[in-house]
Amino acid sequence: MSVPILPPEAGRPPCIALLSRVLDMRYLMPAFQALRPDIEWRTGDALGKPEDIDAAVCWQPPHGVLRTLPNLRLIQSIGAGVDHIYADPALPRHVPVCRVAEAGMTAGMSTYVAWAVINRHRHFPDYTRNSVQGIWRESPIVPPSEHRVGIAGLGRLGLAAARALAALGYRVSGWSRSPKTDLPEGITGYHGAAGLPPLLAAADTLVCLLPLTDDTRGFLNADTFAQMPRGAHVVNAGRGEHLVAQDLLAALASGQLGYATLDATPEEPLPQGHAFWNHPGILVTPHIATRTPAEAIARQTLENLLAVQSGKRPETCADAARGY
Ligand SMILES: O=CC(=O)O
Repeated sequence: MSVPILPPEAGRPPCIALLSRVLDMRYLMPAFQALRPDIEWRTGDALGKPEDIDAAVCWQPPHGVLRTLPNLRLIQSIGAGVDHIYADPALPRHVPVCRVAEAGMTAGMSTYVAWAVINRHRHFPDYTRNSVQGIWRESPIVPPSEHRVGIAGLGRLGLAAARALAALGYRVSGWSRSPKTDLPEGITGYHGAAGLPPLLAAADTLVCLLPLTDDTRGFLNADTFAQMPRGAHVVNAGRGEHLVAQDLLAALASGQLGYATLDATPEEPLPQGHAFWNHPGILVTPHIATRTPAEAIARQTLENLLAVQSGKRPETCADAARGY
């Protein structure tokens, strides 16, 4: 049962704008109302008086709107990523931008990544094809301890996926922009430009869980693939813009890569007729690796708003200079 977070008598009800170019965000309203029944709403097409709005809850917000809200104290993403907010060239830079961090969402991503790694490593795409055709044929079994997984991005999601794979017996390495001092035992850490070649050279599967920034856009490109073992597998559970589509197709055609599992694609939904559909070396999932429960979005938004209104910086705030 949800416990109201701010009793109505705690002051003026918060006024929240729901902003998205691609989603009908009104699905969040019951979760907010369960916590704060007197909440006031605005939507992109009915903003009312801009000065009333305290917080904006966003998924790909329309560009330029956030800057028109003079009393905005919080910009809250409904997911782990904040790139879709920093993409607004008119973003009011003084307003904190927060992500959602939630155990269920993190676990969801770990299960997706573990499935993707196991699926290819244990040849399930072949078994699926064979099963349709009634073919009883065994593929070689390589123990997980001989399959090397490299995880690019050791934020909350990357680290949890690394732990899950290590628990299954895989040989896991991770790569981050700056050194990580708190890596669990059994996970090898690399960082910075110098750390990337050794990570790639030892990645039978490379998992991209990087935040999308100007530095990471196009990270999955021909040069990256060329540094991986021949026939390797790439899993993109980051953003479509991490991947250079033509480079992936060329690497699969040459055999440099053996397989790709893509939960994020350059265009979403991926259009009919796109070269990724029906490709024997590509498995596309429709950006479902994980989801954030509405209750967590509502609770964290209200908690974060309360925090910033009392002069505190929520732990889930992104760093505007880094862009994540
Ligand atoms: O893509 C999903 C997210 O950012 O949580």
